[in-house]
Amino acid sequence: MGKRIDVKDLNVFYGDFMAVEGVSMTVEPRSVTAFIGPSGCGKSTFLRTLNRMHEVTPGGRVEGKVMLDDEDLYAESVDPVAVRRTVGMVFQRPNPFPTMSIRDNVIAGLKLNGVRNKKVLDQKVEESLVGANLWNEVKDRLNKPGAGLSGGQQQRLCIARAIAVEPQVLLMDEPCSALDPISTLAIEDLVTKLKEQFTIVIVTHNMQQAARVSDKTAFFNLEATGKPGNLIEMDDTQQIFNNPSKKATEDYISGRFG
Ligand SMILES: Nc1ncnc2c1ncn2[C@@H]1O[C@H](COP(=O)(O)OP(=O)(O)OP(=O)(O)O)[C@@H](O)[C@H]1O
Repeated sequence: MGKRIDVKDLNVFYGDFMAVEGVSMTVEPRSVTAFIGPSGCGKSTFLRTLNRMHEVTPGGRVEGKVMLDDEDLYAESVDPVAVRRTVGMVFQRPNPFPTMSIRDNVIAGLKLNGVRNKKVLDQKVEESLVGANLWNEVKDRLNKPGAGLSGGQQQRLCIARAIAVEPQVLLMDEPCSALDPISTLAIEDLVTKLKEQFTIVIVTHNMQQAARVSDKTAFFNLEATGKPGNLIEMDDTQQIFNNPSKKATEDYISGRFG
């Protein structure tokens, strides 16, 4: 599991507005890549092009190529719904289905795909919750509502829900921004564990987090408001934080702007 992502010359638009310009990058299978950069440089917009969520926004479109191993995600024959199953997503705010039990939250995607066998579903519930480091905390209350969990637990429930459908890639858009420091560390530990199986891309405003969890870091920037965001550089995380090759990267990570 865990596929390679290859992006070539990607431009991303909202109607006539080009939000991101000319991004090319490779994300290695079973690695963690962090996207960093000042607000509005297009990190989230670009992230959402990697599972065709961007086009859900009216006027949202792309030019260029996104390859998942050998598959062109934007080829005419490709079903965007299938892409979103292969490339899962975890959002900023934990968003469990509020009226559903913990168990039903985890298997919501599987049920949608027509899986009905109770034994298979039970097994998947346990496996996914173990995978999301939540099993021990919830195994005695699987039939209670997901909304009754703490914020950090809810986010891990959303991760369990995302991995239950066996994606290849997990996109995480600031998954810790609504969490306390302890829950944040729990998610970071989990990310490190999940990369054994999945290719992970994480948008974060937290430099320490990028430094702690990612193998590679991509720094995005924009020249001025109204201009498109660009990928300035992408390298080993150690390199980006200790010896970046571009001055803009150094200025950003040392807190001189953004
Ligand atoms: N739905 C939308 N319609 C039109 N423009 C949008 C939309 N969403 C975002 N934008 C614009 O696209 C650009 C990139 O926004 P995006 O949210 O991707 O940046 P970001 O780097 O993720 O920012 P932040 O760190 O603040 O979340 C911004 O100029 C933003 O105003």
